[in-house]
Amino acid sequence: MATILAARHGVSRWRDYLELTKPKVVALLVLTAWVGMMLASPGLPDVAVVVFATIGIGLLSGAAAALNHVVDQRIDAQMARTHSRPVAKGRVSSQQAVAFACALAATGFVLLYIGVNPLTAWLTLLSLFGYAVVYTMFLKRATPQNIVIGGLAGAMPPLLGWTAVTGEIHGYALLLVMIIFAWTPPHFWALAIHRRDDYAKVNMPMLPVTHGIEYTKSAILLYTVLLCLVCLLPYIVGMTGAVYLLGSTILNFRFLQYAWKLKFNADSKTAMATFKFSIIHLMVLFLVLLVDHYFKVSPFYVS
Ligand code: HEM
Ligand SMILES: CC(C)=CCC/C(C)=C/CC/C(C)=C/COP(=O)(O)OP(=O)(O)O
Repeated sequence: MATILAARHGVSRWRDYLELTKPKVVALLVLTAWVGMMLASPGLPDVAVVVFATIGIGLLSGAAAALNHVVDQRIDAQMARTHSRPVAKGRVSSQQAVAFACALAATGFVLLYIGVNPLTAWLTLLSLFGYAVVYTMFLKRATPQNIVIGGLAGAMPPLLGWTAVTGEIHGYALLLVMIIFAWTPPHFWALAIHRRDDYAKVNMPMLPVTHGIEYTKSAILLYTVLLCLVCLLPYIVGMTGAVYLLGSTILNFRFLQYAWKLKFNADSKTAMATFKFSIIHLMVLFLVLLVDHYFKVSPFYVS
């Protein structure tokens, strides 16, 4: 009996540590880094670099997420969406979570530094700092523009993927960063509208709390228009081809439809539906970038 209980306890602890890393968010971050790696090379990049970069970027992102759980434990404990998180509930102590984050970060940094290159290692560490310290400790509590500025950390992975393969910062990679940068405000504000009361309760200056729901809906619509324009840039500069133009246009049109409905014809489910669609949008957009890239280098492509 004691052995069964101990085994169950082990499984639940393992799950708690996994939850600390925000695995679904990290999965999408790593996908965008992967696309950066693939687009940076005409053929397939070196497999060892891809493996080390994937693990390293994943570990440092997971470490950043775990630190966010420690810093935010008090507000997490008071919000309906986050009250049962491992640190907020006390299932994992702050010390354990910080030790876990440090172990992940150190392993990730060494893997990137030795197995990939120092530039990627330092840029990824800078992203961790941007999210766990600049965004979580300061911006989040200071200004409703928190996610506009803090979003830069989460937008970095395609650049990290690019530098992993080439060792250089390239303008094309910065265009991919700009796409995620413009995508983040509609992504987060849609959720923040749905969870407005939660954020108000813990005094977080999120846009729907400080400026109201209508203002936030207008901001979402405007940022979605900006996102559509930014998404055209890779095609305009010749980085991508027709497959990307078609795919991104369909996705952006759909995103605009959600943002328009949210502003002018919303029901109680529209904000959450917009948030969920934002995740599908970014995931499919980056897969389309990949398909476009391999189509362009395939023998079927006629320029
Ligand atoms: C500062 C920038 C960002 C903010 C403030 C933000 C905020 C959030 C919040 C509050 C959630 C809900 C989490 C939950 O319910 O536990 C969420 C979910 C999510 N975010 Fe973001 N996000 C940001 C950037 C990103 C980026 C850059 C990506 C990926 C490239 C991303 C991907 C996701 C995914 C996949 C989910 C769903 C997670 C799940 O279902 O468990 N986010 N985001
Ligand atoms: C190394 C690297 C690329 C770092 C980026 C790390 C990272 C995990 C970015 C994701 C952004 C995110 C989930 C923000 C939500 O934080 P929140 O505190 O506003 O949301 P919460 O209330 O759900 O915790």
